[in-house]
Amino acid sequence: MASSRIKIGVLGAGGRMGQAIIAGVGADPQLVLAGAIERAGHPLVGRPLGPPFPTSMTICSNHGPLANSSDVLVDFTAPAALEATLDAALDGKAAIVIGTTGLEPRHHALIDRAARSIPVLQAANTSLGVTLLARLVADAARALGPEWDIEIAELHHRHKVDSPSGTALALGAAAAAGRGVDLARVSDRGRDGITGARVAGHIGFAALRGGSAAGDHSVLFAGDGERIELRHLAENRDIFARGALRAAQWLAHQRPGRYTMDDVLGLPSR
Ligand SMILES: NC(=O)C1=CN([C@@H]2O[C@H](COP(=O)(O)OP(=O)(O)OC[C@H]3O[C@@H](n4cnc5c(N)ncnc54)[C@H](OP(=O)(O)O)[C@@H]3O)[C@@H](O)[C@H]2O)C=CC1
Ligand SMILES: O=C(O)C1=N[C@H](C(=O)O)C[C@H](O)C1
Repeated sequence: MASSRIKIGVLGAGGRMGQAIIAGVGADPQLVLAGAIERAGHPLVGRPLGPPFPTSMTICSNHGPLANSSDVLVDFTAPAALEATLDAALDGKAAIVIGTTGLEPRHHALIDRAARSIPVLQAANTSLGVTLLARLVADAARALGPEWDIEIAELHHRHKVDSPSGTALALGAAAAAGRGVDLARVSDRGRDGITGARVAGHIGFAALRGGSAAGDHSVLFAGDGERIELRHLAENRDIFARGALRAAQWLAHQRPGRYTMDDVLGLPSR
């Protein structure tokens, strides 16, 4: 029934993920596109969204009307855009899925504040596979103990602007939680030069950039004489869009609060 379709508002309409989300909404009969925006002055503002949307549906640049007409906003943009987006979501009483990475503690504080009034789901990776991988990583880190060195490597396309990826950091946080330590105290990022021997208990990160890779992540547990590697390879962006839209459908029915992909999938808390 048309009235029960969930209205999705897309931010970053011209971006790689924005495009994947718009295509996902167009293909899902349970969803309807409330609108899609880009920042003011962007060359796509005023352009039609294209099939399957009516030609009258164009890319806009105002958060307010988008939030007012959406049940759920879906944000894959940049950290600098987050505060204005959250303000609009709060004013319009719209739920919001945040997939943007590169977030800093002040962004998480803004998310926590917004989640007191609206449903908010923030996930550095909305794929089913990475959601499950994080649990496997936490379990492995817990079972193996600190004698096993943990190194996280990721590969992304040449356009990615943040490093290490949000997913790598989330996997690091899962490993640290499994070990019962704080990632901020044990993280080694960007080794270069005479760094000295590896510090026991640290979690290392390495970021590769090149080509069109949608996003590969590998968590290495290196022990004496043996290694375990847990990996996730993204073949395309549809996996992220599918997960984000599944999250949006779920979030539309939730009370205000801050949620994760584990909540969407009904997985017990870690
Ligand atoms: N959670 C997940 O599963 C995934 C998360 N991501 C994350 O999503 C984000 C977007 O990725 P991707 O689509 O590849 O990136 P793109 O660069 O292709 O798209 C980003 C979009 O956001 C817009 N934007 C950038 N800065 C601002 C700003 N300050 N205000 C308003 N709009 C802005 C861009 O507009 P303009 O062209 O004008 O810059 C563009 O439309 C990244 O943080 C990425 O890491 C990506 C894939 C999966
Ligand atoms: O920028 C990307 O492309 C991706 N970003 C996310 C991240 O930083 O982890 C998720 C995915 O790996 C693709």
